[in-house]
Amino acid sequence: MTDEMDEQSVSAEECESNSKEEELQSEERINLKEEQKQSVLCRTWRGREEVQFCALGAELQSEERPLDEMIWMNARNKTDPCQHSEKDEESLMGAFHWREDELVDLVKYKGKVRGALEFIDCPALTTLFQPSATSSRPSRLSEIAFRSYAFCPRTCDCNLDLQTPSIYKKQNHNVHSVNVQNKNRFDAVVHFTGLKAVGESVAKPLLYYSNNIVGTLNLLEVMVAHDCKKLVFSSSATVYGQPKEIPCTEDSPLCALNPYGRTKLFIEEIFRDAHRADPEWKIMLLRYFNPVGAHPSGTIGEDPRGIPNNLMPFVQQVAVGRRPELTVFGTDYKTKDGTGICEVEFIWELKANYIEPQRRAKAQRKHGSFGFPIEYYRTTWTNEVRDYIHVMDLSDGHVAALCKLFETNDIDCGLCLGAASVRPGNTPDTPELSRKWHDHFLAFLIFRCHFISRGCEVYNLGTGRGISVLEMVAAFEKASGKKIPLKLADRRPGDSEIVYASTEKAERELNWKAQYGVEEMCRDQWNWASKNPWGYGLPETTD
Ligand SMILES: O=c1ccn([C@@H]2O[C@H](COP(=O)(O)OP(=O)(O)O[C@H]3O[C@H](CO)[C@H](O)[C@H](O)[C@H]3O)[C@@H](O)[C@H]2O)c(=O)[nH]1
Repeated sequence: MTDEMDEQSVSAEECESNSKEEELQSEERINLKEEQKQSVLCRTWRGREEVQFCALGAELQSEERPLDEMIWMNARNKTDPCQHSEKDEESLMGAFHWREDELVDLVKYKGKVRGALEFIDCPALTTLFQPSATSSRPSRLSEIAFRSYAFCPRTCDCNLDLQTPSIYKKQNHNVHSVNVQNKNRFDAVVHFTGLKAVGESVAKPLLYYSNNIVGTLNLLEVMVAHDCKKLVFSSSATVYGQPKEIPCTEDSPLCALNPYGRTKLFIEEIFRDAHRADPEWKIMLLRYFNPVGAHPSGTIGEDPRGIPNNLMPFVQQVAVGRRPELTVFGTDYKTKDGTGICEVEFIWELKANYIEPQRRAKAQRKHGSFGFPIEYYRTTWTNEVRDYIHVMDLSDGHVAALCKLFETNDIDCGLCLGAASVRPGNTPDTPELSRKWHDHFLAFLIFRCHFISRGCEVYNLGTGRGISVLEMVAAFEKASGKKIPLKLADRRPGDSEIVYASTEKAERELNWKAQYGVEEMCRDQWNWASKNPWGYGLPETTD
């Protein structure tokens, strides 16, 4: 009787467990359907296959920033991650959390945003996630001030800390504790991160080597562990050092003049070696020239901490009255009163008198309005020359590089399948394929392999036009209607004299070309500055 009862109860239990199992299975089926549905939603990214990016931001200068905050996954202006509900988390599919409800649909692009998004990476991300093909057109996202979104670690299932030295490490917070769930695996990483102040790098080289290089190695380690081998990296024109010939082509000799530049140079070499050892790596090294401007909405722009190192943030702070004057480095001429302080008109006057007008006109006819050969600058009165590029053009450059990365991948995949299915012996199920076909595919394979073996590519992202500091200041004065008082000074240690890009390779291979000129750069810079004179901060919290 007991046995019988036991039997009955067992079978009841069995029944229950069977029905539970069925329930679970059907739940799984539903989940699977949901997943499938979601994956259909996620199918397109600018007409491409489902892609997940991990964007690591941002380029920083370390000044007045506690070291433990400098972990690259740090979220600036982060608000309390617990403020949103579990339900929100689900609906975000563990991707990233934007405070504004209307932005959640962006998640269907399955973008993974990590870290402190800043000047370059933030516009780049708006470009990446913008459904429209024209990045410069303001979208709903562009209306949202950078400070208004929150990065929420709880919605993310990977917690990367790329800082290695144990003194900087928090407990349970190192590269070996990285947990990236497969269901949310990344297809590519856009690596914007790093410390970037030239002067600071001269003073604190070890910090720069540790942060930029060791951090990158850690990132590569994590990527390998999760079988993600596609990367877009923010390199810099600084790797050209003091170029002997301009414009700089991607094949120009490399020679960085300061520790910051050397970190970029070494990282490039590390990537090249990684690719040589494992051709599965597909890497785009983007050598930025001088990014300026702001998002055209005026809501996202550059807001350095402390005294700006770069030209245009300094100029904009002078324009809004936060700094009394701009120090122009790399000048050795005298001012009227001998104080070294003058105004742009005066400099233009001097310049106009100095430069023989006919010669200028001839050079302009020959080389375009801004692109002069290096000799021209050397033999005429001028100051340091750079290739300033609008940050939105730079963003487009990243999109172009990502597109290229995935194009290359498509070819790679198609290739392996094609080759495997025709190789005799490997494919007994396809004996009907003739020898001729085999040869054909093999030839195809060799050709394509040759093509894809160039999996670590470098591209200049510049405009191809050299502009002097004073020309830039004059353009900003015109755009803003503000006077920028100047103080003339000697060259900064580590500064190059003249650097501008050859953009032929990017135009040819990435199908990318900068669209904006100096006027638009200054217009957008001023739009951002006038709307946000204190950047993302407040007068009392900003110095
Ligand atoms: O207060 C300032 C700041 C800058 N400059 C001058 O303005 C030009 C541009 O200087 P930035 O500091 O804005 O830019 P750099 O060319 O020194 O460096 C920038 O461009 C490099 C590539 O050329 C790297 O990408 C680097 O990361 C990035 O900061 C230089 O001639 C510099 O001497 C001034 O005259 N006064």
